Amino acid sequence: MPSTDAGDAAIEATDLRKTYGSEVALDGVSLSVPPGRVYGFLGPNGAGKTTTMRILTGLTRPTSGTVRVSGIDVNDRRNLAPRVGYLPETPPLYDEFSAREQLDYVADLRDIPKDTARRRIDDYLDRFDLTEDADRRTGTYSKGMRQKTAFAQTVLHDPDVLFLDEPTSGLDPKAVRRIREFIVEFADAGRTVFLSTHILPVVEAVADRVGVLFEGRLVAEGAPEDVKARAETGERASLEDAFLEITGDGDARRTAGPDE
Ligand SMILES: Nc1ncnc2c1ncn2[C@@H]1O[C@H](COP(=O)(O)OP(=O)(O)OP(=O)(O)O)[C@@H](O)[C@H]1O
Repeated sequence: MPSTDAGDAAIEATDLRKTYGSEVALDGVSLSVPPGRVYGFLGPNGAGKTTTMRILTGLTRPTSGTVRVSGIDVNDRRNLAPRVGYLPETPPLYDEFSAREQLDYVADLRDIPKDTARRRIDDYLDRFDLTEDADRRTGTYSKGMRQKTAFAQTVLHDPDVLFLDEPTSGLDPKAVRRIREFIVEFADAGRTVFLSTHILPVVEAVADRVGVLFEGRLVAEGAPEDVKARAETGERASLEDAFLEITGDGDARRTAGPDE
C-alpha cells in the first residue's frame, strides 16, 4: 500500500492553537514524529509544553488544529488509549495502595491478561529497585519511589507512543540511568517517545530530534547537533547554550562572570 510521510508518522500535529480566554497558550504548533524516534520537547516555564502534551494525548481539546497518534485521531479515545502512555508532571497514585496494588489496579483497568501483568509488574519493580517496598503504601514513599511507580504504570500496557513530562523528576542518578536506558530500548524497538524535560543532558543523551517551544510557538526544531549549532558560542555549544540563545536568555548567560 502506498504511504505518505504524514500517514507513517507516530505523532502528527497540525496547526494547534489553544486559547484560555484572551491568553494564547499555543499559537500554531505543527510537528511530526516518525516511529522509532525520541523527540525532546523543550521550552521555558509557561511556554505551553504541558498544554501541548495534553492535546497530543487527547486530554485537552485544542481551540483549532488536529492530532493523529499512531494514525488515530486523538478524539477517538477508545482506540487511542491502548496505544498511548502518558506520564504527567504530577502522576496520579492512590496513597493507600502499595506499588503492587497500584500496578495490579492499572493492569486490570487496561485489561492486561493476569499472567502477562504479573510478569511485567515483577520486572518493573525489579528494574526500578522497588521490589522490597512493593507491599508498602505509596503514601509512605519518597518522591523518587512514587515517580518510579508512576513510570511503571505508564508503560505497563506496552504502548506504541510514550509521552513523558519530566520523567526523571526527583530520581537519583541510578534511576535516571534506568529511565534513559528504557527510553533508548523503547525507541530501538520501533516505538516513539515524546519527552518534555528541563533536564537538558537527558535530552542530549537520548533525543533524535529536538523542538523548542517559546510563547506558544515552535521556534527551533531539528537534530540536537543542528539546534546546538544555533548557539553563538560556536562548536562547543551545549544544548543549554542553544536553549538560552533561542529563548532569549543568552545575554544573561554571557554577562554572568566572576565579577557578579
Ligand atoms: N487551564 C488553564 N487555564 C488558563 N490558562 C492556562 C491553563 N493551562 C495553561 N494555561 C496557560 O497557558 C500557558 C502555557 O502553560 P503550560 O502549563 O502549557 O506551560 P509549560 O510549558 O508546561 O510550563 P512549565 O514548564 O512551567 O510546566 C501559561 O501561560 C498558562 O498560564
